[in-house]
Parts: sequence; C-alpha cells; structure tokens
Amino acid sequence: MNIVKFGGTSVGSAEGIRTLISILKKGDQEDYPVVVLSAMSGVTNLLQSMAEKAVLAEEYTAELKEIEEKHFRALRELLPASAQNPVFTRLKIYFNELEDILQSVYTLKELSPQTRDLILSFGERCSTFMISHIAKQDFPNAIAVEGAELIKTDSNFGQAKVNTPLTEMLIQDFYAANKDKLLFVTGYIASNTEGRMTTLGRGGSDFTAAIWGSALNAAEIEIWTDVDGMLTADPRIVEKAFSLSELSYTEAMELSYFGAKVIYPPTMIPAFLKKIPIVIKNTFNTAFEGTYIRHGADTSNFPIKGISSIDEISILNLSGSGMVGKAGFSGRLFSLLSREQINVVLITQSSSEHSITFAVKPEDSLKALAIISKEFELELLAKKLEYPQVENGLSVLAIVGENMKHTPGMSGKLFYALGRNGVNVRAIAQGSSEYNISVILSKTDLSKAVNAVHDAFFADLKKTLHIFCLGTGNIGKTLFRQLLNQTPHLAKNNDLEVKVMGISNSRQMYMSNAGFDLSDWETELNANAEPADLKEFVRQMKAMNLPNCVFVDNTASPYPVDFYQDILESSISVVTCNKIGNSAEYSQYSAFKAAARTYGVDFHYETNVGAGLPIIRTLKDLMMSGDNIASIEAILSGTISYIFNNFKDEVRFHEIVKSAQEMGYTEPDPRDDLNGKDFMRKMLILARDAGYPLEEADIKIESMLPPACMAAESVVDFYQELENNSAYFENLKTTAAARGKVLRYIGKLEAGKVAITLQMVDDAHPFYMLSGSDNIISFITDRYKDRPLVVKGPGAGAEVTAAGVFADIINVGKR
Ligand SMILES: NC(=O)c1ccc[n+]([C@@H]2O[C@H](COP(=O)([O-])OP(=O)(O)OC[C@H]3O[C@@H](n4cnc5c(N)ncnc54)[C@H](O)[C@@H]3O)[C@@H](O)[C@H]2O)c1
Ligand SMILES: N[C@@H](CCO)C(=O)O
Ligand code: NA
Repeated sequence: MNIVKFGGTSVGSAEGIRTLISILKKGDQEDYPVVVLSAMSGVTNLLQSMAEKAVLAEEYTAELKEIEEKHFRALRELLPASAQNPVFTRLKIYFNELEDILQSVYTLKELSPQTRDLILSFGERCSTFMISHIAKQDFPNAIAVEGAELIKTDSNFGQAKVNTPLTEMLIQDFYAANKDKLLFVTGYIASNTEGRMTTLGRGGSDFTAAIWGSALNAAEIEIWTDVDGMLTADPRIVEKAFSLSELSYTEAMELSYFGAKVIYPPTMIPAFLKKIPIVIKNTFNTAFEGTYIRHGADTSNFPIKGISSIDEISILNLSGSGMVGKAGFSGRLFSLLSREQINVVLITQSSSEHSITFAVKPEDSLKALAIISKEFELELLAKKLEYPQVENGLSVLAIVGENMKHTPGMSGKLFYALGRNGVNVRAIAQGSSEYNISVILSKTDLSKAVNAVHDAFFADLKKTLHIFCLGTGNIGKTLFRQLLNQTPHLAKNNDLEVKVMGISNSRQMYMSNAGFDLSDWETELNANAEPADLKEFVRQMKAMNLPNCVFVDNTASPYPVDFYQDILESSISVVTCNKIGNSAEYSQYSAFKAAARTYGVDFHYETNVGAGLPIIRTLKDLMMSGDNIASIEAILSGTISYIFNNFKDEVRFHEIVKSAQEMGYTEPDPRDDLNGKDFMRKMLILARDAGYPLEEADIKIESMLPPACMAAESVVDFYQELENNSAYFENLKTTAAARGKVLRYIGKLEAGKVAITLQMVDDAHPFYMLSGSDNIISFITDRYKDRPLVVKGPGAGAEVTAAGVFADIINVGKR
C-alpha cells in the first residue's frame, strides 16, 4: 500500500487535478493508495493574508472571492453540470463558515493562533472535498477524509506536536474500517484533544503523508510536486543541474537543509524511522521516474550528491580571551540563541577557542546581537569579550554526499574550484558526519561559485568555458567558425562547451548573457552593439562574474595588453595571439606570469611564436624537465618564408608581399613582418621563455629592406617603395641563385644573445628545404646535443593560428 501526496501546484488547476486522477487510474487497483492533498496553490497564502487584514479591520472580500473562484473554476471544468450542485453547495457552506470566522476576527480585532489555524484549515478541507468528488467519476468509492480528526496533537497552534501512538491507532482503525474506499485525506491539519483545529507547520502535508505512511506501514510514500525531484543544485543558478535518481535520508536532509525546497525533510522523520522509501515525482512530467530517498541508497559514481546554497545569511563573530578554556561558553551562547528561537545555520570555532563565528538569517542578526550583548554584558564590560560584529551580504554554499566520507580530497577539490575562480571563502564548516562541507562567501560570488563547484564535482558532465574575445578580424573570425564547427565534437568527446559571452572589435562590442550564437554572431553583435570601450568591456566581463572565464586577445593592438594584469588578478585566464604583451618590457612579461601563478589561472600564448606550431609548449616542456637550452636557430616569419619561397621567375617582390597579405600571413600592417619587428618579438619571447631576461634593444636585427622601404610612412607608401626598389630585390634573388643558394631570414639565440640575419644558404643547410609559409625551429639542448629537436610546419595563416588559439582555450578547460 502506498501513500500518495499531491502538493499545491498539483491540485492548483484543472489540468493538475486531471493529471492527478490519471495517475491514480494507472495505479494498482487491488490496493488503493491513501491520497493526501494540499490546498490549491496560493490558497493558504490568501487565507493567511485575509486573517491578517481582518484583524486590522481591513477589507478582505477580494481574497475570499478569489479563493471561491479558484475552486469553482476547477469544479466547472472537471464535473458535468448535473453533478456540480451538491459540491457547490458544500463548498459554499465552507466559504460561509470561513466568512463568519473572519467577520468575528474583524469585529473583535483579535486573531489568536487557534483561530488562525482554523482559518488556514479551509484550504485543505475545500480542495480535498472537491477533488474527492471529482474523483468519484472514476472511483465511485472515493471519499473525503477530514484528516484533522485522525491526527492528534498538543495545543501548540501553528506548529503542533503529534501524539504519535494515539494518532497511529486512530489512523489504523479508520483505515481498517474503510479498506474498500479510496481515501482522500486533508494534509497539514490536525486537532488537539479538545477537538480544536491545529496545523502541522512548514511542509505539513508531507508530514501528514509520512504519519499515515508510518501508521499503515506503507510500502512507499510518493510526493507529487511540480519539479523533477531533487536536483544536484538550484536549477535557477546552475543550468546544468540534473535530477538525482537516489539519495539517502541523510543526504536529503543535508541537501534540503539549505537549498532544495522540494520537500522539507524533518517532516519525513516518521517514514525515515520505519525505513519507508519516499519518492518525489513530477505531476507535470510523469515521464520523470522520480527521486528516491531510501535506506541503502545507491551511492552514485559522483563523489557528492549535490550542492545546496542559501542566498543570504549574516554572520556574527564573537571573540575574546573570556572564551578560552571556558567550558560551557558556547553552550551558554547557543542555548541563549535557541531560547530566543534564533536558528543557527552554521558554526565554526577556531581551535584556539579564541573566537566563534556563526551564521543566522539576516532578519535574526540584530536580535542575536542584542541578546548576546545583554547576556554577556559583564564579560563585555570587563573586555573579556569583544563586541560582536555582524557581517551581511553573505551566502552559504554546501556540498553534500555520503560518499565524501570515504573519499579524500573532497575539500581540496572544493577549494581549488573556488580559488581558481577568485572566490574568497569567509568561513568554513564541515559537519562531523563528513556528509557536508559548508563555506560562507560573498553573495555576489554565489552564482559563480555554485557553477564552478558543480563543474568540478560533476566532471562527467559538460564543463563550460566562458570566453570574451577581442578582435573579429582574420584570426577572430576564423576562431568563431572553428568553435562553431567543433561544438558537437567537444561536447561528445571532451565534455566541454565553449560559450562566447562577449565580443569586441575596435568599433563596437556586446556582451551576450546567453552566449553568442556562433552561426550568426555578426548579426547579434551588430544588432546590440555599443561603441567599443575596452575598459567597459573588462568591467562588464568581471561584473558577469562567471566561472571558468577566458579573455582572448585576437588583436594586434597595444591597448588590450594594459588590462591583462588586472584580468589575471581577477582570476580570469588570458589567451593571446597578440605578441605585444610578451614582447614589451621584461618586467611586464614576468608580471603576467607571476599574476597567473598567484591567482591560479592560465596565461597561454602559443600562437605568439610559429602560430599553431607547438613551439612555446615544447620549450616549456624542455625547461620544466630540467633541460638546458644551448641554442635556438629558427625561421619564424611565415610571411618572409612565403616571400622567399615564391620569389621566382617573373614575379616581382612587392607582388608577393601583396599576396602574402592576401593569404593572411602578414601582420595587419605588413611592414611589421618585412622590417623584422614581428620576428624580433618572437625571438624575444623565446629568449625570455628560455630564461634570458632580454629587452628589445638586446636583439640585433639585420634589415632585409633598403632604407627607403624602412622609412615608408604608410602601408601604401611602403608598397610603392617596394616596387621602386624592385632592382634591389631582383639582385638579391639572382645573386643567391647564381651561388646555388636560397634566401633565408634566420634568427639565432646563443649564449643569451639574439641576432636576426639575412642569409644565403645552400642545400647542406637544414633550413634550405622549406616551402610555403613554413617556420622551422631547431633547439640544441643538453639532451638534444648531437641532433637538434626540430619543429617545422606552416607558421602563419588564419586557420593554423586560430587553431592554436583554440587549443590554448581548450587547455584552460582541461585544468
Ligand atoms: N596572421 C597570422 O598568421 C598570425 C599568426 C600568429 C599571430 N597572429 C596575431 O593575430 C593577431 C590578429 O591578427 P589578424 O590578422 O586577425 O588582424 P586583423 O587586423 O584582421 O584583426 C584585428 C582585429 O582586432 C580588432 N581590434 C584592434 N584594436 C582593438 C581594440 N583596441 N579593442 C578591440 N578590438 C580591437 C580589430 O577591430 C580587428 O577586428 C595579431 O596580433 C597577429 O600578430 C597572426
Ligand atoms: N605575420 C606573422 C604571423 C605569424 O605570427 C608571420 O608572418 O609569421
Ligand atoms: Na606556436
């Protein structure tokens, strides 16, 4: 035999009631369940508000009308006209009775807890009576049970305490006498020994279900609500939160203590004591199989069951020498709070016993302060205690799960996820059961924190990277296309999702709260854009306060670089193909690295050297594994490589430069390639990564251009000068060819010195055989001494560069 309980939303509309009936019809008819019902959604609040208005002699008829209409509407929809009359009449009698009571409250201006409970009882009585009659169409033996008569309590109105032995006996007798009936029982209400109406407090209808379940030794208690059971986190905060299929009573307790409002677990204690499983189902999604709460629940493959949170709490801190070694101090403190009905959410005490911090609801904080000041007046005067401080604007996040007890590293994982996302933890508490680790943090960080922790613990799920991109040129555009094409693969094979949350170019910018649709990011940007403003872009990015953020610089501009430090210090990783940041002053380069290390985020710039070729990574691996770089020889300008590899036959030099630009190999300003600046930057970055604190001035560059080209003041002039100097380039070419050699622009780092020179090399030289936009880099190290470690391949172009940026972004996600 099962107990089936339907909550307010399930009985709150004709649609809900229709579903309820169809759920009952699917059940096993041999053994009718006991159906416990709540008031129609909103009705209890309306009753409450009418009572409060009546006692202030205010008008309440609008609410009364609303309640009547709500019931009548459902009735008209669900019962044929011929059957409606008796039910209307009975409901009308209820409403008249209610009105009489309210009228007395109005006249007497007096609302005792007893009267309040009586007023509140009408919600369940009306819904149960009405629904039992609707059900009669399918279940002729359905009857409405005034459950209040069967649950006996003390006279603590509003929160009555149940006399369990008496109640169980009454229920058992009643059930035995009505075995052939389908019972519809009012939830929430009970009565005292004089037969006066009482109520069972918060979650009262669930409690009714648990009491009946316990009395009748039910096989199962089904709680039908309007959500898919209990979830891993609050779905309003965590989009990826998912329904749990099973959890233990303790886990359900811990999880709902803070967050999940699906059930109120203390009400489940009668079921818990008898080991009766509880299953939470969704009236509005009957396909959902339910969340089971039971003994010996499967401890799933995830180390935690879920994350619960309290949006807003305050903490009080009490410290002073007066507490040290004083047995009973905390007892005195907490019994004081309990006496004053202040619920303490969480406690932490320093091991020196010098201070106690505890959390309370914000509305209780001032009261707590006042009663503590009064209780400990003497200690405060004697300065044995400091005046307690209240801190507001805080939230609690707790991870919950029985598996935690046996799994080391859980708190490490929690704090790593928080730390890496720049979330400052104000206080920590671990339940001694080890089923729960709670942290207090700033309310502004809560959403970010819950998401980051969810990602960390439910690693089998997709992890989301939030990226903010500067530059929609050659590289930026290509990156968006690659991201779009790769989305399904990333989701399937890497459980990773990359969401572009913000885009800016030099003209306009937009932050998309839902993330850009990459198949049409340009339209979204154009339609919503505000004028580009880097400072504002960074401010908005930080204000979104999302977990796992990456700032991506795909510009060739010096301005974004000014923000890297601040961004890294805000616990946001930086990925850049822009070489300006790493090739300006050494102090800045090392400051970026230090910031990334200190704040536990990534700073990736693989594409600074050789585009997508694994050069920075290779060098880093060599260095980290203790190798020592003796020398690096390299061709690192894709543009110049392309030019020399195609400077043949009739083509003229400036024409090839043009085509290199068209191929997307050059810098936005091609002079940066031809004058050696781009190459210099790469060599400087390599030298620094190899451990040499060099500056730009330390690098010797042999120009491959005649002075007039170097002096060109615009790109147009530059092309003109290249053309004017065609003879110079022709001469270079023919001289090399005459000697059986090719032109190569080669950089070399040796003994901490860097030079870039224009050379003619023959086929004995390892750099002779290159084609297209190839780069080549050869490392000679302690380990690669006789034969160098060589990396070679296309070192420029939008596809390979964007792919390198992409890989850097993914590498942030892997951490
Ligand atoms: N082309 C390659 O093969 C290659 C290889 C490695 C690295 N890179 C680097 O890629 C970067 C981009 O090159 P590209 O060819 O895509 O350039 P591009 O000129 O095509 O695009 C640059 C983009 O940056 C934007 N921008 C400029 N200043 C800005 C600012 N202050 N704020 C916001 N946006 C700004 C522009 O509006 C434009 O959208 C350069 O730093 C380049 O060195 C290129
Ligand atoms: N302009 C650069 C792009 C790669 O950094 C080159 O030609 O090598
Ligand atoms: Na690279």
